[in-house]
Amino acid sequence: MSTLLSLRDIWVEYGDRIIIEKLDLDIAAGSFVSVVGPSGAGKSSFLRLILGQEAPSRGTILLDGEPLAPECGPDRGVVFQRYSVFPHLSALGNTMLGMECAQSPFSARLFGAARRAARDEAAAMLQAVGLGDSLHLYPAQMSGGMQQRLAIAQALVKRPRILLLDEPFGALDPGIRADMHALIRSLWRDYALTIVMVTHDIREAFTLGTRVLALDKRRHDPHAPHRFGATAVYDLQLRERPEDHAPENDAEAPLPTSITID
Ligand SMILES: Nc1ncnc2c1ncn2[C@@H]1O[C@H](COP(=O)(O)OP(=O)(O)OP(=O)(O)O)[C@@H](O)[C@H]1O
Repeated sequence: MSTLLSLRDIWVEYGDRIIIEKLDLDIAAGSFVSVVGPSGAGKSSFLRLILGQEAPSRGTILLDGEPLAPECGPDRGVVFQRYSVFPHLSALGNTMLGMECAQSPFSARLFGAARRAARDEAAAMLQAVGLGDSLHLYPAQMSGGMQQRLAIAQALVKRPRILLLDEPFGALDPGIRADMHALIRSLWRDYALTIVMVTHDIREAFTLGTRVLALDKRRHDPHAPHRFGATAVYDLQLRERPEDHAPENDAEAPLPTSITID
């Protein structure tokens, strides 16, 4: 598989606090990278770097071999743990908004044929995430799982190549989570996405990912906790292609019995 993203000697520093140090990795197109690590290790900072919301203090990020533009581009979509949908808009309105902002940045409104096309595309995307019967519901009328489906539709309707997920299922009940795993897996295949997902759930990381990346500090200074930053302490390639994937039923997915530290 070809390399989509390259991170070269990436550092994230806030003043004298080092959050990420010396991170070097390539992310292949079409891979599903699960990112795990202790709280505060810099997992969300890592996602913000890829999203272009934050620039590294040192190092280079390349997308398709070109330096990453320092802003959130349409090639990257993101879904957060807490519902990022607008309460005053219906499911259809929420999903259309991204297209309206992209195509009409000043007024965020489309008219005539462009509006009808955006509406049809938004409705098709809502159908794809299982909300085909809920186009006119408002977020307050939806369950948590439905709101996360809507957030995924919002992110995907802009046709990103990379989907960034920051604990997207963390607030959901286990049964709903399993449904969301099946959904994200099928969207990943159908839309040929590259996914980078932060999760605290190790089973979820191994069930969904083709690769599991653990961010943590290699060195600790007890007198100066921010003297050293986190880097990739494990980088496990689990499978090459989506078709080699773990069983659809999460409970059947095997967890590794041991991990070797390089
Ligand atoms: N803008 C900022 N200025 C200063 N420090 C920051 C800033 N953003 C993040 N940090 C610090 O960077 C560290 C890493 O934060 P980050 O949110 O990336 O960790 P995380 O691994 O995602 O944590 P969690 O699992 O708890 O969500 C934290 O110590 C946080 O306080």
